[in-house]
Order: sequence, then C-alpha cells, then structure tokens
Amino acid sequence: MNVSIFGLGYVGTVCAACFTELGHQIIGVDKSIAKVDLIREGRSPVIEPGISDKVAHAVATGQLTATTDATEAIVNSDISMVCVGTPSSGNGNLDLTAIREVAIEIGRGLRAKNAPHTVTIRSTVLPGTTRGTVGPLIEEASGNKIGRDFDLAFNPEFLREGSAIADFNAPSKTVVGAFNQETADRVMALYKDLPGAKITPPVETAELVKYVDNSWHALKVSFANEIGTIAKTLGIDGRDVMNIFLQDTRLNISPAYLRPGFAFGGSCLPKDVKALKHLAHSRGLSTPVLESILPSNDMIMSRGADWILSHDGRRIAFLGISFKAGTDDVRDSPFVELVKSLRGEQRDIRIYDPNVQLSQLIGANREFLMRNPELVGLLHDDVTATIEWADIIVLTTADPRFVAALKATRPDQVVLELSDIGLPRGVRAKVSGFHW
Ligand SMILES: NC(=O)C1=CN([C@@H]2O[C@H](COP(=O)(O)OP(=O)(O)OC[C@H]3O[C@@H](n4cnc5c(N)ncnc54)[C@H](O)[C@@H]3O)[C@@H](O)[C@H]2O)C=CC1
Ligand SMILES: O=C(O)[C@H]1O[C@H](OP(=O)(O)OP(=O)(O)OC[C@H]2O[C@@H](n3ccc(=O)[nH]c3=O)[C@H](O)[C@@H]2O)[C@H](O)[C@@H](O)[C@@H]1O
Repeated sequence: MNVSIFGLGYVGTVCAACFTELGHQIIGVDKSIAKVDLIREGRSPVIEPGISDKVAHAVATGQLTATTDATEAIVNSDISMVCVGTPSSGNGNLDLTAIREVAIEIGRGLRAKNAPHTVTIRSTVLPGTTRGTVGPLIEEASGNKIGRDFDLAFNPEFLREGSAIADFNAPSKTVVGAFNQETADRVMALYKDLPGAKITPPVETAELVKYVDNSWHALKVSFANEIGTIAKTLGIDGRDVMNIFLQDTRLNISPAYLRPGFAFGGSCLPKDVKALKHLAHSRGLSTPVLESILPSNDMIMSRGADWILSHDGRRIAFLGISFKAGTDDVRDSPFVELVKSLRGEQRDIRIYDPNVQLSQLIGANREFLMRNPELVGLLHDDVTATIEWADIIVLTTADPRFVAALKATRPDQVVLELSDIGLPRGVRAKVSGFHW
C-alpha cells in the first residue's frame, strides 16, 4: 500500500523504515525541514539500534521518500498515519497542537484528492480525541464526511525505544480501533505479515488501552523500586527478593518492569500517567493508586541523589544521560533530573553520552537541551578523560560502551550502579549498587 507517515520522530521513522520492509511504499512528512532533508539523504533523524541501515536502504531503493508538503503526501497515498508528538501540557493534559495542525493539513490535502483515503492516528491520545477532535477538524478542513468520503481509525504504537525495530517486527498485539469494520480491516492489512494478536475494538477502547499499558509499566517499576528500597534498609538484596517472587509460576507474573532499578522516565511513561490522572480528575474520579505513581518515582529520584551524595568525592562523572541505553532521547530522562539536583550540592559534574551531542540533536531533544542550558556545558566527548577526572562514576544504563569503559577505573574511585545492570569482571574501582 502507499502510506504517508506524518511526524518523523521515534515512532514515525521506525514505522516508515519497517513498513518498507513489509512491502509498503512510504512518504514521510514532517514540518521540520532538517528531518525531511536527513531522510532524503538516507539518514535517520533519531538514534535507535539498527535504524540507520534500514533508512539508508529504504531511501536508496526508492521505497521511502520525504516531504514537508502534506497535500503532495495525501494525493500520493491511500492511508495516512499520524505519528506527531502529544507532549504534556502544564496541567498534565495533552498538548494537542501538533495533532490539530496535522488534522487540518490532512483535511486540506483531501480537498485536492478525489479518491478514498484512510487516516489512522498512531500518536497516543486520550479517549475521545480521535472522534471528538481529529475527525471534526479533518471534516471541516476538507469539506468531506467520515465514513462517506474518508475513513478514520486509531492504531496505538507499543514500541520501546532501544528495541523499537524488534518491537515493531514482533508485536504481541496490534490494535486498530475504527468507526467501521472495513476501515479496521484496511488498516490491519498493513500488518498482515506480522505475528501477534490482531484486535479491532471500538476507537475509544483502543485509545484507553495505550494508557493502560504505559501506566501499568510505570506502576510495576514503582512497586519494584519501593520493594527494593525497603529491602535495602533491611540489609536484604531486593533483586533476590523479586527474583524469588517472580518464580511463582501459578501466578504467571511477567518479570518485565519488576526488577528494582532507578526511577522510570522517557517521553512516554511520565506523560501518559499524568494524562490518565488528568482524565480521571476531569471526571471527578478518585484514583489513589494512579495518583501515587509519580510521587513514588520522585521519591526514588531523590533517594538516588542522597545515595550518590553519601559517597565521598567532589567530582562526579555520569556515564549516560539519555533515559535509556541505545537512544539519544533525553526528554524526561530521570538522569537529567538527578544531575540537576546534584548541581546545587557543590559537586562538579561531567557527563559522557556519545548519543547526546548538541551538534547532532534535532527536534524535541534539541529543544529540551536548549531549555536546560546548564546541562550542555557538562557534556564531554572523551570517555577516558572523563573517567580519569572523576572521584565517583555513576553508571546510568547498560550501554556496552559505558560498561567497557569502566575497565579503565582505579581502585581509589567508586562506581555507583543506578540500574540493576550487573557489571563484568575487571572493574578496578569499588562498585556499589543502588539496590544492593
Ligand atoms: N517515543 C516512543 O517510543 C513512542 C511514542 N509514542 C507516541 O507517539 C507519538 C510520537 O512520539 P515520538 O515519535 O516520540 O515524537 P517525536 O517528538 O520524536 O516526533 C514527532 C514529530 O512530529 C513532527 N511534527 C510536529 N508537527 C507536525 C506537523 N504539523 N506536520 C508534520 N510533522 C509534524 C515533529 O517535527 C517531530 O519530528 C506521541 O504521541 C507518543 O506518545 C507511542 C509509542 C512509542
Ligand atoms: O508509549 C510509548 O512511548 C512507549 O513507552 C514505553 O517505552 P519506552 O519509554 O520507549 O521504554 P521502556 O522500556 O518502557 O522504558 C520506560 C522507562 O521504564 C524504565 N524501565 C523499563 C523496564 C524495566 O524493567 N524497568 C524500568 O525501570 C526504563 O528505564 C525507562 O525509564 C512503553 O514500554 C512502550 O510500550 C510504549 O510504546
């Protein structure tokens, strides 16, 4: 099928490249000329394992093109997939600016097209947004009617940064909520060669499921981290406790997100928990469990800062600042918050993260760093010099480059392992774990 993908960020770029491998012809659309130019040059606008080769190949074979012109993309495609950002607004609700813009652009594009077209929303939006906001905006801008002149669906994305390509190619479920079964089937046909359950619930159910997924992950991380905290104060290794707990096969508990580690972050879990809470508030509902997730996470963050400060040494080197290994995404990274809180404590800080270089970042990540200029001056690109300089080395994620670099540590240094990573032999510094 011919598919136009609006928004060439983490979701849009991965979907664009991976859909070409399923035989689809993709036109990527972004309002950022920089991102469109990168795709045209066969380069990925995001850092994600495996994505560079896939983008380069798809562009070289002509299966992936890019434009800033929405109408051109609509006219030359059968289905449009919307993957623009839906960040948090100040009060926890979603900022739908980009969604609204794209809905209007798609509507205008449809005016220039005299053939059936399907629009599917992949961005995470609260229940009611596809029907109540996107649909009417497209109808108004196009003069067309849903179900008569064009079709509309919601198709949530479940990929995780750092393993996005593997997640795209092996989904455990693909969910398409549409206003009629033919539309759901048409969108689902894009995924016909992928494994996993194929589910076509009502649109609002599909919208809510996405929030259930992300809030559940956040809740599990918070639970595991609180257990880890209690265990540590008792002198018990929280990792052992959770490992034994997880062996209860009668309960079939997935170990995912249940290992004690550091606070969760990233551009999705925090914002999606906030948005679900906001939805509950707006309905006058009391949801104490959901209410407690972010305060619990904040507590883990401040415990992490206290733990680092409890070690002697003024010079602290952070290995990693993006929220996860394998990505350049610094949005809502818990390590950014940690660095900011330590800066007021008379410590000198340096950060090494080869994925995070101001000169390379574009889009929302660049904007995030520009809003935090104090961080930019802390970034260093020489890992050996950064380690040599430090008294304390904070290992944030299991990026193999960080783990390998630790072999250069000295016995007078201390390595603080924030996440439950497990270090190789050959680290000469004293090593201590947040949960053990
Ligand atoms: N990052 C992730 O791992 C996942 C994100 N999601 C959801 O997917 C959505 C997109 O997330 P990301 O890819 O992280 O966002 P992103 O911020 O990386 O990318 C969004 C892109 O949309 C573009 N854009 C904004 N307005 C536009 C317009 N009018 N026309 C064309 N392009 C426009 C931006 O320039 C940007 O390149 C969000 O709703 C997010 O919650 C869902 C699953 C995974
Ligand atoms: O909606 C989204 O954007 C995506 O959000 C998350 O994906 P992502 O944030 O990319 O990565 P995760 O692996 O879920 O990590 C989120 C946070 O949880 C933390 N985490 C993850 C796994 C774990 O076992 N423990 C843990 O603390 C990570 O370190 C990170 O801070 C969801 O897992 C995806 O299913 C979803 O598609």
